[in-house]
Amino acid sequence: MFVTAFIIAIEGGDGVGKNTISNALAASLRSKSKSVAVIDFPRYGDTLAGGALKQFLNGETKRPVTAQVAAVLYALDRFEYRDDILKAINENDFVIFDRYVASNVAYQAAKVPKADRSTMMEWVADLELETFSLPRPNLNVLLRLDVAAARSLVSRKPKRDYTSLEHDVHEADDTLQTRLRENYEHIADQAMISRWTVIDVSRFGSLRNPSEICAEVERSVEELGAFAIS
Ligand SMILES: Nc1ncnc2c1ncn2[C@@H]1O[C@H](COP(=O)(O)OP(=O)(O)OP(=O)(O)O)[C@@H](O)[C@H]1O
Ligand SMILES: Cc1cn([C@H]2C[C@H](O)[C@@H](COP(=O)(O)O)O2)c(=O)[nH]c1=O
Repeated sequence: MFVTAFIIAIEGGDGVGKNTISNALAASLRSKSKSVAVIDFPRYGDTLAGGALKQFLNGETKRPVTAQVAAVLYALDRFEYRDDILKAINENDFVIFDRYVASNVAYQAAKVPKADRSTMMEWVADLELETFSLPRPNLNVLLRLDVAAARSLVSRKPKRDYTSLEHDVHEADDTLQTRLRENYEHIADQAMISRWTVIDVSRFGSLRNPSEICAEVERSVEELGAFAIS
């Protein structure tokens, strides 16, 4: 048992398999006698901001939601949940976030002109990590999958509790999906927020088995020298 958890944030575009990998990774770590908490964001049913985000993603807001307003809502969602985050970190060997701070950085910066993207990225990261003092992950994992393949995975998902749309406002926007992928690559390349590992979800045109992807994540954790997993 560690004094505080090793924090892993699973990141990527809509439908790339974050939920699948978060849960498979948790199961794999638990099978190695590690205690693991999985926390997904947004907290649609839990927080005030989560309720507003549900409205936003369903296209139900009266006024257009700017990138900065969206950034504040996503960050506030985590800030409202901060005590639960800290508790999970204190009580487990691992905390896995299914989306975290980098989602906000990548998505909101994808909504502004290219010349303003860096400023937006820094503004969002500062809001989350400094103003709201949210803990930094030890490792961010970028799941890389192209827009078309990810979109077809979204269509495979069972009915979701936050939307009755087949594709929510973000998922329906191809330009956003392309830009946020560029942003994630940039953020990972610059080691923004903390360390990154980038993993291809498909190989030779087929989806890789989740257990293979999890093994790659575990190798990255071990490489960080934090501890031996098995
Ligand atoms: N590696 C994989 N192999 C086969 N099926 C997969 C794989 N990854 C995800 N899927 C399937 O694709 C669908 C979407 O996966 P998942 O819900 O994990 O994506 P997500 O990135 O969490 O989505 P969202 O961004 O909407 O939260 C699910 O039906 C899941 O079973
Ligand atoms: C946490 C978070 C999420 N988003 C975006 C990413 C998705 O398009 C939606 C909802 O996420 P889900 O995984 O499909 O439930 O919100 C974001 O822009 N910023 C964030 O911090």
